[in-house]
Amino acid sequence: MTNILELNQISKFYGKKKALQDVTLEIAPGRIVGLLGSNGSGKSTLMKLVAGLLHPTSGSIQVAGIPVGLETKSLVSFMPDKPLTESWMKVRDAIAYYRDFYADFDQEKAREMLDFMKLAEGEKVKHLSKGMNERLQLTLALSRKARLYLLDEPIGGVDPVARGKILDAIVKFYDEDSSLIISTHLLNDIERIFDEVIFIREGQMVLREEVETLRLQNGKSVDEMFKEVYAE
Ligand SMILES: Nc1ncnc2c1ncn2[C@@H]1O[C@H](COP(=O)(O)OP(=O)(O)OP(=O)(O)O)[C@@H](O)[C@H]1O
Repeated sequence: MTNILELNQISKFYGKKKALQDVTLEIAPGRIVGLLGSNGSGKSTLMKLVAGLLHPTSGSIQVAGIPVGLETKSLVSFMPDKPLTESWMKVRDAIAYYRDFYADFDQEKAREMLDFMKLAEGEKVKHLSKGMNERLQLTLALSRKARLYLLDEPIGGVDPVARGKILDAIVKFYDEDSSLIISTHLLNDIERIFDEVIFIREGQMVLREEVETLRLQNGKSVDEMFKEVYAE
């Protein structure tokens, strides 16, 4: 089966500043992948490259066998770490905006997710708390019928109870023919949903492993492994 994502020797420099160096990896369909790393390690850069919002300095990226470009934009749904919605919008306007913009947007699924997330359509986006806003952004991103979902820090602003709710929503609403990459450095709740994890440090991939293997072979949780790899 074609991989959902392939990165070949990807490097990205911003001017002289190195953000990623020689990253090679492939992701099969039906996987939930944790992209883990401390602040500034290159997680957002990697996502933006895959989403086609940035160009690599060297190397190549393919989504479902197609080089990243116009054609792959309809295969990739990206939830950036900063909201894409406008502050004048109500939740229902944000849904309409996505429906008009993306032919693959599933409004029924969005409604079901809003309900699950306890988000009212009449709420103004600018009045939403950070955590409620994350629920909205996640609803927008997961309601597209994409092959690859990229969620950049989807649980950064929420309390532990809400975090559980958001993680349940991710697992409930994600389609198993696709794959999902979630970047985070907050591990304690989220590792239960990962099939595999990728650790990046200073722009390089330092570990990639199945979560089951980490647990069975190393007898460690992802959180413990993270603390080891990133100990200063
Ligand atoms: N537009 C830019 N111009 C210059 N340097 C940048 C730019 N964007 C990111 N960087 C640098 O590239 C490196 C990787 O940044 P990136 O945002 O990808 O990291 P991150 O792992 O997503 O961090 P965080 O967890 O803090 O969001 C950092 O050193 C950052 O300062």
